[in-house]
Amino acid sequence: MQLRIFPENLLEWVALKLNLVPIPLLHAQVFPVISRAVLEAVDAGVFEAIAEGYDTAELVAEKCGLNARPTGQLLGVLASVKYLRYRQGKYTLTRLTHKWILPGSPNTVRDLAIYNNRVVWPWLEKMGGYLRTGKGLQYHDTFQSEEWELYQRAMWGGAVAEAQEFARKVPLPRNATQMLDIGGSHGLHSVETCRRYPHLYSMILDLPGAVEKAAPLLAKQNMGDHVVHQVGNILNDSLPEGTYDLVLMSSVAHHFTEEQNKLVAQKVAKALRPGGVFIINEFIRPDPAAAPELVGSSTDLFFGLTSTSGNWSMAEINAWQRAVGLTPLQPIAYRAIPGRFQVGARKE
Ligand SMILES: C[S@@+](CC[C@H](N)C(=O)[O-])C[C@H]1O[C@@H](n2cnc3c(N)ncnc32)[C@H](O)[C@@H]1O
Repeated sequence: MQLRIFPENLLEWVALKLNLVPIPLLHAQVFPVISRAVLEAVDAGVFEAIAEGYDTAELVAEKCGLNARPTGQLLGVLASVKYLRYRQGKYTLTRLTHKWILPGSPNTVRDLAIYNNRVVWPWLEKMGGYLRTGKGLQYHDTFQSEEWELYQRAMWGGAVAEAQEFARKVPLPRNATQMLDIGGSHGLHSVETCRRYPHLYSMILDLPGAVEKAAPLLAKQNMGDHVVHQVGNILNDSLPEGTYDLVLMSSVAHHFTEEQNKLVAQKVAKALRPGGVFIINEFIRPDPAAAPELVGSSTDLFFGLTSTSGNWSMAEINAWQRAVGLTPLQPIAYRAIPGRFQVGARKE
């Protein structure tokens, strides 16, 4: 995926072609303001207010406990990036906002935006330090109860976009009954896979702070004993041998060092049944020699900042899998999420 500046007329097209448009000024001044405006608007409940009919800056401000003048400025930014439509003094929501922001929508990323506003934004100020020292934050070691709660709800918001596609495409062995979901948090990948394969049972292994806050999210899915949580730490715990048909590790490898990922691969290879599959579900670090890729490269830097590690290449992941005797499978891309793949390997 590319992020492009799009000309709206011939003059702008020519200006862009002739390199007369100060694009770095857009990145340095305009983009950060847009990002923060969206996050603050979500966090303050601006979109819900407009959905309920509070359709002027004054009414939104009153409903959300904001000041009217800056609220008008905020709504102007949101209209400029098509989260809102402005007509005859009133604002309405666009299709984009209905689908991706409003809390009732099955696709909402609202909780991810709230987490990014309250927890992640201050981390970005530490980017310079990360670049100088190579040391990122290890937030799993420092989170308090409220941060765990926001984090787990946010992970749900991130996973809704892919969980059904994951379940549709995952190369599950025939007659599979046992799945392990390492760092599975809310369990959405397990939920969608078990819904698709009714004979499948999944255990989500996650850290104590995660399980405490993710359990109520999972309970709402009414999966009974088909999807359950188990408190643990994959780096310290041993796994039962020859037990699982599918082991998933989704968005966890980017938190771990190479050594830790190799250790996990060893444990998983022993825990799989013959014919079982190990899927590392991840954003892949783009090859700098290939076409630039926005999602893979920005998440690589972000995960580096937040966990010291970052994204891995397909070749690196396959090497961990091969080293423990697994046979890599053809990677599976997501239709809706560029740069993200199921990198699978089978135990023969
Ligand atoms: C970014 S979230 C991914 C959640 C989910 N798998 C998904 O793809 O949406 C990473 C999860 O891994 C868990 N985690 C991190 N380190 C872990 C460890 N050592 N053992 C088990 N879980 C871990 C975190 O608590 C968190 O729930």
